[in-house]
Amino acid sequence: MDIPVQIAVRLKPPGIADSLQCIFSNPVTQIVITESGQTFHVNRALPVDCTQVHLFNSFMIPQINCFLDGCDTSVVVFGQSKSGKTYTLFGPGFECIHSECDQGIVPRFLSEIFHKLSQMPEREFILHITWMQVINNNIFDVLGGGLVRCCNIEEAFQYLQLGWRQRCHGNNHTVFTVSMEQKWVGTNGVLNHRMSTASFCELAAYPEPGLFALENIIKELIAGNPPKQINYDRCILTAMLRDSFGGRAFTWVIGCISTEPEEYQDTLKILNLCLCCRGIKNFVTVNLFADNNTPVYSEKTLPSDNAFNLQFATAQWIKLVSNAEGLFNKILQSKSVSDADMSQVSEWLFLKAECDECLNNDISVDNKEANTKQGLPRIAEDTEPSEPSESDVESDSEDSDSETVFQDKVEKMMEYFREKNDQLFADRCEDYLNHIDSDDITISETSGSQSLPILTSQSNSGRRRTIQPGESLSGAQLELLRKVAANAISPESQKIIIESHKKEIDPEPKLIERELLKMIDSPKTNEICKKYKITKEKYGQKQILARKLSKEISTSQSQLKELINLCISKKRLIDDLGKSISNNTRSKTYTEKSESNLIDIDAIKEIKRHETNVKTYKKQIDQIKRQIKKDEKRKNTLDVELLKDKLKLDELSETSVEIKDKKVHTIKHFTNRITQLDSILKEKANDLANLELSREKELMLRKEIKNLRKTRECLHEQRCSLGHKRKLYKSLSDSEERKILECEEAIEAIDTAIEYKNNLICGRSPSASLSDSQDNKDSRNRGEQMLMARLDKLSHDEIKTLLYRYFQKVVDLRGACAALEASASAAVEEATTWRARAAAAWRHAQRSRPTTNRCLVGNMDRALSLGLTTDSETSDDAMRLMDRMRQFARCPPVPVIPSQNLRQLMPATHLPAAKVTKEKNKLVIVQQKKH
Ligand SMILES: Nc1ncnc2c1ncn2[C@@H]1O[C@H](COP(=O)(O)OP(=O)(O)OP(=O)(O)O)[C@@H](O)[C@H]1O
Repeated sequence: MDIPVQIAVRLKPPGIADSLQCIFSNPVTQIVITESGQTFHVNRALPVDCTQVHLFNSFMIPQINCFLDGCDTSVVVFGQSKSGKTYTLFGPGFECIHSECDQGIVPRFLSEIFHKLSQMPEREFILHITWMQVINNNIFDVLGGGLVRCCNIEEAFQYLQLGWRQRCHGNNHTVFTVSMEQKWVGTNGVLNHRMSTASFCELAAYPEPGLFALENIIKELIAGNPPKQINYDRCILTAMLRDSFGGRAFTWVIGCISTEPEEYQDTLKILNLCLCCRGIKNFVTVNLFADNNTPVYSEKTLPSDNAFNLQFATAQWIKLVSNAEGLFNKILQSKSVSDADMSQVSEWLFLKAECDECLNNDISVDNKEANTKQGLPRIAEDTEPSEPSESDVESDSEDSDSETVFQDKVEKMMEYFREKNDQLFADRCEDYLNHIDSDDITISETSGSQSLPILTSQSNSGRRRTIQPGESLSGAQLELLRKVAANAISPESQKIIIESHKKEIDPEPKLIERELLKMIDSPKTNEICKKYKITKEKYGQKQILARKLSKEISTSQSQLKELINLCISKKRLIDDLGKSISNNTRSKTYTEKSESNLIDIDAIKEIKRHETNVKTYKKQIDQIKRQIKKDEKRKNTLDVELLKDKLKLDELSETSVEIKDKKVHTIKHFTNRITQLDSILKEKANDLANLELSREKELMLRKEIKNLRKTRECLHEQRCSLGHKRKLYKSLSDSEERKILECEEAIEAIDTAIEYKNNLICGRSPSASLSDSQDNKDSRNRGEQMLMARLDKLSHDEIKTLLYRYFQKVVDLRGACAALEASASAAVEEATTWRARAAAAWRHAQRSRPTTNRCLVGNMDRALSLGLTTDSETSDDAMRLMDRMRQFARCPPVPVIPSQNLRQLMPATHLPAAKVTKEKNKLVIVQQKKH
């Protein structure tokens, strides 16, 4: 199946956070974008913060499945120095300090493979790893043991740790391979036997011959050259990557790139190289062994009726296939179909040839003796040099002289190797033959259930996708290995091996057993038994020896493999050297020719002049480019500065607005404060003015009080003189009596006025009792409320007049009261005299009529009260007394004016004269005109 090489790009996170990036990736659209706007479409555009897990999961899972199915896979990492190539493949390291999350593709791949295999117990597998580094076109084995077998993940990690410590640092290529042979019987009873190789390659960061060679191969592949015509053996790296580019592997190329603007040009180069790989198509296929698909057991035996049908169908099928083959051959010759169809047709023909070959081999094997049935003949790949390529032929003819020296050296080394190898084999075989006379060692070969069939025979035919049992290397290494292996084992050693095999298969134990059986029948049974025991012991010992020997053989085989590896590398080195020498000679001949063909010196001069011009132009272009780069950088920095300035400006404008707002706010605050203070000032001024005014008022009030006191004193003097007069003369005239009352009332009014004014001076409310408070208002009855309302409406003069009238009225009332009091006291006196008289009359009556009026004794008081008397004179007096009493009782009490009402009256300095008279129950106040 044609599968194009897949491309992934991973950006290394910038060293400093938020630093400038010259390249970006979009994982959604799978596009990588450069700072200049150039876009690159890839299969995976991994983000800058891509984790190791994400990287692995994004494309390695299909690779793992492919690998388990028996296909080759490959991961090739390109990138600048320190761009994360090693980190991507292996991680930061395998020490305890590193987290599992940071593990790269290789350790994850191994873990996943072992995990999956643990879930497939039916599969037998052998897994090997290799870790090679290519330094200056030389192979350095990092693990030191070539192919290293790993049975579990623990072992694999131990080798990873070892390799991590032993690897070389510097500008070199690293190739890590995992090869696995698997064998399992499917549910249909068919054997599956597969071989797959996963290679992980980290390419050198800086340009070097290997990298150039790889670039050239990539270019050739893109140009459409078929892989068969491309010389992969031009250097070790390209030979190792034969399957990755234009080969059989399912390949992912990862471009590890830096985002630093300083490395922009290198980044572009890497990106372009990765994109070139996108055009390469690999032919991915399952690597099968010859015994693959052979039925191990049949699920159900076919019914005998179908046997004929099956035979017929097979015959028909063979006819059809051969017809198709003829047709396809014609099509191939005519070249009338597209390239893709052509490759499909050739693929079909190839498979057909493979099937024919298998069938022929099977038939020939069936015809042969059992001792030759050690395994299927080894099948070589069609790229083997049995059919040397054009390039090889050319090179052979061209550089025969220079190569002979190296060829001789190689021959010598090969000879030396052969000798050593033969000696080793001869020694081993001698040992073996000495110890084992004719024992069967087939048991030891099949005893290990884990071990798979071992490489035993040479290749003799060309076939590409089928591998022989025991083959554990893949690609170019395998081919070279086979090539050398074919020459490495000398005919002598092969003879020895065949002879030893013949002996191994010789059924010696069966003869002994037959002899023993014969002996059992004879009478010498004891002897026979002894002999049998001894023979059996011998047999056991020999078996042990045989096992030992087989082990030794396998170790010597691995040694042989190593030696072959060594030979391969040496041969390659020699080839390379030869090629380089031939190139040199070729270039030399070219210059000679050119010299001989010199046409015109002027033309050459002209060309040289043009060349120098071109060089200067190039220099100028470079200078301009550099200038442009510098300008761009400057522009970028200026842009950044501009942006910063803009941000600053924005900030400043924001702050200025804030400051303005603050200022407006403070101004408002101050104006408020000022107005507040102004109002306070005004209040204070008012207060001051009021204070001055109040002082004036106070002075006035004090004066008034002073005057009032004077008036009061006068009045008091008047009252006192009149009182004195009354004492002297026992009575006064009516006017004088009234004068006394007026004085008293005026004094009382003046006292109230003085108290009122004093309260005003002291700042107290003039009088709580006088104020028209709410309580007072509430307590007043409706009549009073109406009166107060009317009083409020009166003018000052009217009030004055009214007050004066009331004053006169009060004086009148007091006068009337005084008169009443006097008459009352007179009446009381009169009553006491009457009582005395009544008592005297009672005593007199008692004395004259003591018996007749006894019934009245107990009721004296009642008789008195009723005015009843026995004496005519006293009874008259009693009657008069009773009348007087009734009169008093009928008289209404004298109205009492509350003093507080009187206090309300304002003192009148110039009181108008008024006359108060009493008419029945009414007081009549008449104002008199002033004189
Ligand atoms: N994606 C990444 N995330 C975190 N660290 C990384 C990443 N890529 C690289 N590094 C770190 O950067 C450093 C350099 O990486 P690394 O050694 O893998 O680069 P390299 O390309 O292999 O370098 P060289 O070409 O010199 O071998 C290492 O310390 C590695 O841990």
